[in-house]
Amino acid sequence: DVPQLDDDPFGPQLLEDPHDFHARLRDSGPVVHLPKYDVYALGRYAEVRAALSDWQRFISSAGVGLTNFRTETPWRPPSLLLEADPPHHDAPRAVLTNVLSMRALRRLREQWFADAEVLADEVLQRGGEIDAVSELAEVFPLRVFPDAVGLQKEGRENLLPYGSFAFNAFGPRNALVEAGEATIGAVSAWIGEQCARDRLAEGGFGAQIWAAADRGDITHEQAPLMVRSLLTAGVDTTVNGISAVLYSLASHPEQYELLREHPALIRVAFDEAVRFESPVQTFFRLADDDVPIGGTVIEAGSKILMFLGSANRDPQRWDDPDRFDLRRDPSGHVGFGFGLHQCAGQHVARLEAEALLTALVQRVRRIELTGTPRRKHNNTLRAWDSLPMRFLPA
Ligand code: HEM
Ligand SMILES: O=C(O)c1ccc(C2CC2)cc1
Repeated sequence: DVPQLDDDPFGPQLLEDPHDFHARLRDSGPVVHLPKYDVYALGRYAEVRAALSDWQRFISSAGVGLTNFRTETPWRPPSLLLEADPPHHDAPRAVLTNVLSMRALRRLREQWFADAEVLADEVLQRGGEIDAVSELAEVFPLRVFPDAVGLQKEGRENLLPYGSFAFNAFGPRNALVEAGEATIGAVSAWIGEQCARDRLAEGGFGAQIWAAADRGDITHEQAPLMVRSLLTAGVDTTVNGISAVLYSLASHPEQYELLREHPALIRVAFDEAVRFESPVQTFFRLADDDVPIGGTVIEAGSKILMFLGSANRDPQRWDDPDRFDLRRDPSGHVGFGFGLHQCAGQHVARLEAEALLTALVQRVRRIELTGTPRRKHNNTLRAWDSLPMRFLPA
């Protein structure tokens, strides 16, 4: 009685353009079986919100990728946040919420805004014709975030490959995962070394996590894994969030003009881009019991695949969902998740985007695509490999 679709959501066709599949998924029903991976797919906003909210029955501690930690070995020790359920999830979450809070980030605001202005000036001094991925979206997060964590300078080139592999590893062991397996050992070793207390600079997010262990808010064994969470989730996501908002603005010039006239819309612009592009496309849960959802019952032990990108364009929830529109209120989008595991770093992401967009709208009259953008396939991330763009000075 549950409809099925034979598509491979992690295959090259759908990673290149998932929108047609998302529409068929939403139209097929609230719950759809994907025999390719024997998982139950949720494409509609209502069911994705319901699954994200019901952490007791849709659990994360068996992994939020295809791998079921109850029967298979994870590629790395599980995250203490993303791949944990209450009560184990509680203390690490409380600590990260505090370290990454809007109040905690106020001390970084001035520096990040200044760094963004320097970068925007550099782009214009180069004549404004750039690849916005390699020369902007990948540059700004790597200029501000590793320093905010307190990382040493050497070896930071490991951060993006590590994140890409981790996001691929939430999917099936396909060609994307295999392509990273040869080098992930050394990259992983570097990441692990940076989580040690003596590697982390005073005052950074990393040192603050270790200080929380000194206070007894978490244990000293948990501290390095929590720093690892920042290194895994904190770079590739913002790189692709910034790519998403730059692509959205360049392909909708009237929206960029609106932004220049109303800079107060800058923070809305980023959340609308996160809704529109959904840099993080999917996550899994495990049904911890027979779970009633969407008029059917998913049997205990099944993996459920939530299509955040599809929910963020569900016409049942959004007017004209395929339109990038700064006049809409994007709040309620599930691009940062929802509920218990909602993104602990969303304020970091928003501050990075706000800093960069503020610098750009002050200096750049118009941004436009100058060539065909090229996607970078990843099992979880919606990413751009190249965005050839022109930034015309104001
Ligand atoms: C545009 C940028 C970002 C996007 C789209 C994004 C998306 C998400 C999503 C969808 C989740 C929910 C996962 C789930 O429900 O299983 C999440 C959780 C999380 N994110 Fe983000 N994220 C972003 C940036 C960041 C940054 C910059 C950091 C760290 C500084 C971060 C750290 C985390 C952590 C630690 C969790 C796990 C929270 C928990 O399980 O309690 N994220 N993020
Ligand atoms: O705790 C972690 O390692 C972790 C890894 C990836 C994410 C994605 C959702 C942004 C979040 C947390």
